[in-house]
Amino acid sequence: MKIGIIGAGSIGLLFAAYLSKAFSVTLYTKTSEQAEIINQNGLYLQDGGDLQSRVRIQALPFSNWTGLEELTIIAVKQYQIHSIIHQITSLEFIPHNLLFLQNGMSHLKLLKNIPATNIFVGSVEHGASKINTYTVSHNGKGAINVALFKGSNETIKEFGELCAAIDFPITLKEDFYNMLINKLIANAVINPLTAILQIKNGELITNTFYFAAVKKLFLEISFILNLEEPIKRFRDVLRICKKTGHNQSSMLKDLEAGRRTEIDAILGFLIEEAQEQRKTATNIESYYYLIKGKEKDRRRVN
Ligand SMILES: NC(=O)C1=CN([C@@H]2O[C@H](COP(=O)(O)OP(=O)(O)OC[C@H]3O[C@@H](n4cnc5c(N)ncnc54)[C@H](OP(=O)(O)O)[C@@H]3O)[C@@H](O)[C@H]2O)C=CC1
Ligand SMILES: CC(C)(CO)C(=O)C(=O)O
Repeated sequence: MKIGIIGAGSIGLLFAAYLSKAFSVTLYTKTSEQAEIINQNGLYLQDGGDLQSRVRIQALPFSNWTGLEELTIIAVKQYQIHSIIHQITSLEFIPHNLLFLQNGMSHLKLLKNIPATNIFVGSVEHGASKINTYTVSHNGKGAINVALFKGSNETIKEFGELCAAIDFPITLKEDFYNMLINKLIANAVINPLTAILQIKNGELITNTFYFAAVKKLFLEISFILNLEEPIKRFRDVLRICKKTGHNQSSMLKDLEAGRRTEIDAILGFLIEEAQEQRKTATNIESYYYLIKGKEKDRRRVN
């Protein structure tokens, strides 16, 4: 099976490194220079410790993507999807299978009008960091869940079976909304708190005072989303936090690199939900503004 991956950041490099064990992978980078560097050096995967492996994959600039692979995985940030959609709508052929891996929920409305036979969404619970253009560190193993958004499931089932064989398990979920909400809750708790406190994910649990803030924020999210089984959902958040304990959240990494964060897709989504239900969201709004403020600060410095 031919797989295309768009975006050579942390998740794109991680997926490319693992999937190349079973598939013919083409990684689509933002620039030709990035593609050239990856083609020259190969792709290095660090396991978070001392082990490092190297694979060879094909890299091409995104402008060369024609949508002909059986499955294309979109691994750009939520706010970078527009440029991908623009390219999809100008392709000569309708792509067969597209899998979107973004955190947050606000990209769902964008996916409705994309011309593609089948569209899937995924939630990634692994922790990964791009070290340089051709090296990625796998900082925490977790689940990858995928669900159908539009069309039919056959290709993704076949893909999932092949992924199981290379120890990169993908779980097919029935209900995309539920799946993404679960991940949104984890990101809404973990990402802003770790980014503001500048700590790794695991410290949210080990420090009792940070943990008190985790509980307060979760309770507010639970109230806004009218969560059923809140204790089970809270345990899911703690599980992800522990599994990625040594990871810096993507929001912390974004702030440190002076990049835009995905706060609008995460807490922004919850603020809109609260407004629609005329509920107050004091913690969520405060953390939203703090991250926006930090974004403004860091981007000025960089
Ligand atoms: N990192 C992690 O541990 C986790 C991340 N996620 C989610 O996965 C998604 C991807 O995150 P992550 O990999 O960390 O983000 P990164 O910013 O590391 O990677 C995104 C990459 O896509 C590139 N890109 C942007 N636009 C285009 C384009 N038009 N064509 C080709 N490439 C493009 C970016 O280039 P440039 O930087 O030059 O703009 C960047 O290299 C996010 O939604 C994130 O929330 C989920 C779980 C864990
Ligand atoms: C799973 C987790 C919390 C890993 O850090 C993540 O999704 C992120 O950082 O965005």
